Amino acid sequence: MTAVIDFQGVTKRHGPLTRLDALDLTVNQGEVLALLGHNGAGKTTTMHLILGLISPSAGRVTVLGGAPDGVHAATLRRRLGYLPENVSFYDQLSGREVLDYLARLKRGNRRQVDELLERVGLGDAAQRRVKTYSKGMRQRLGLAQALLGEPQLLLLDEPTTGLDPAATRDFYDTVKALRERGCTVLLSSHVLPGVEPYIDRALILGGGRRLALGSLDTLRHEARLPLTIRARGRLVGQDWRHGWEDPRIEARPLNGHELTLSVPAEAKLAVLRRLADSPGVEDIDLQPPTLEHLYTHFSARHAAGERGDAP
Ligand SMILES: Nc1ncnc2c1ncn2[C@@H]1O[C@H](COP(=O)(O)OP(=O)(O)OP(=O)(O)O)[C@@H](O)[C@H]1O
Repeated sequence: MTAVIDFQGVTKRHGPLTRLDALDLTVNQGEVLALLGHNGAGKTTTMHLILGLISPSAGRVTVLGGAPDGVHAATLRRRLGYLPENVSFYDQLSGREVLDYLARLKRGNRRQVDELLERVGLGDAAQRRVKTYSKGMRQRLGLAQALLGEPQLLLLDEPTTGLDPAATRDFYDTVKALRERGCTVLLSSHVLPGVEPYIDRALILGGGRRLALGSLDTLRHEARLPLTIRARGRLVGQDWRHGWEDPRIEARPLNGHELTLSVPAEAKLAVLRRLADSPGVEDIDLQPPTLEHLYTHFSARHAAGERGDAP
């Protein structure tokens, strides 16, 4: 596998403040990595280091085989696409004029402009001034400019902020198509619902430090969070709160028709057996911890450690 991004012990300090602390990270070609963290966690700092806008105080950053702040920076930047967190454009220009202008600056192919506007769903609005665009349309234009020149690496900072659920889904579908072409994508986000099917791994940052890194399965394994089991049916007549072998199991019956259980992974089969053997149970749903649960878990553990009240 080819490493597109490689961080070896990367630290970025600013006076007394450590914005990023000894980060090790390798991202391979065609991978989609979600960069997650609270405000100030170090997500934008990581992206700025990849773009070569800032240099590390210690450690080594390699992007597409070179140092992004070194002599190859200009060539390298043409192979990167970047959607900043607060993207803004010349409001008096139309979407097409904005993109045409940026294509010239990036020395990209201007014939790409119309195709990109179509790809992000702005074909019909291409002639309208940007000042008449909604937040979602501006974000799409931002994505189109990041895609100028067929970049091999895309950095998308909070790309779905302000987008409605349909626009968010469209956006992620575009990311999926790019990934299928072999493009590597890094997207930072606070907004997690909906992102899971589109990412290969997540990096959770806290206070500039790496709190967790891995696929959803790896993070679930590491966090060992309970899973949720839901049963539906005619559930009256049994004391569901008690009688479980494992004391960690929490059962919450609701109006005689629904039962929600919080179950440690090791007790899953025993719970499923009891439910399946209960005549009133008509349906069972199994929900492993979501990325949002995992994010909350790792961030809370970090916050507790910082306060000194970690278990
Ligand atoms: N130009 C700068 N000068 C000094 N400190 C900075 C600068 N930019 C960011 N920081 C600090 O570095 C730390 C990491 O910030 P960063 O912007 O990377 O976080 P983030 O995870 O992107 O947060 P957000 O979600 O708020 O965008 C924060 O403590 C922030 O205050």
